[in-house]
Amino acid sequence: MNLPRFISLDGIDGVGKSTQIAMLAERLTQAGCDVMTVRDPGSTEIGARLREILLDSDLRMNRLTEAMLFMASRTEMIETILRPALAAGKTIISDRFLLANVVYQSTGNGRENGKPTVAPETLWQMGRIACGGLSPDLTLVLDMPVEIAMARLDGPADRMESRGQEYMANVREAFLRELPQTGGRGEVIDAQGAPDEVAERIWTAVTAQKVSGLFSGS
Ligand SMILES: Nc1ncnc2c1ncn2[C@@H]1O[C@H](COP(=O)(O)OP(=O)(O)O)[C@@H](O)[C@H]1O
Ligand SMILES: Cc1cn([C@H]2C[C@H](O)[C@@H](COP(=O)(O)OP(=O)(O)O)O2)c(=O)[nH]c1=O
Repeated sequence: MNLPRFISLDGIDGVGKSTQIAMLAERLTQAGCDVMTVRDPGSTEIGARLREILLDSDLRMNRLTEAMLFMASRTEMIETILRPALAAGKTIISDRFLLANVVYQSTGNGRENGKPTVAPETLWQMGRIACGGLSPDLTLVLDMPVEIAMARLDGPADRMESRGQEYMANVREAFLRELPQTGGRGEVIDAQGAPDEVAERIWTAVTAQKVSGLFSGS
């Protein structure tokens, strides 16, 4: 089976990414893959510190500054963890990647006083530099209505979550709109239902073989 080597799961907060990543990691391991899971932002010492700053709901931050700090965290993860792991033959599952950066930092929350957010095209361009051209082979966007996902969140809201339901609804739309730009294969997964049902949909997407030409498979 020709399985993707670099998979990213993304989607709005509370949609079930962490739950599904654990299940997918187990299934890929059973299929014989040497799996490594990472989370963006995070997974490195610098990434963990940047994550604290980025998610601190007491901090106000310019949206471009925010975008660049998320990019920096990802660069550190790519150069110190992902490239060596891929070279060593590992299969990577990342909890979010560049797509989240494009989506969250280009979306307004109605409190910008008319100031523009960062354009998606600018963020994709910044991302190409920050990621040195590395993109997931497969990006899965877990999708469900915002009210259901947000009702699942517990604990104090972080800086993104505290932007509210309307912001998250715009983020959801932006995920669907920007997914085709990731550079690899992209699939939207219905994230409603029991964890096992969602995991089955994800496995179908992971094991789907890419059609390489117009007449292949016929
Ligand atoms: N399919 C599901 N149905 C109901 N609850 C779920 C499901 N998947 C995850 N959850 C619960 O919803 C919450 C958010 O899930 P999580 O995997 O942490 O999402 P994310 O990583 O996208 O924020 C957790 O409490 C988790 O146990
Ligand atoms: C990767 C990334 C995440 N984010 C946001 C999405 C989330 O709201 C938050 C952290 O993501 P996440 O790890 O999903 O948080 P949690 O611990 O709640 O599961 O950062 C961005 O705004 N830009 C980015 O580039």
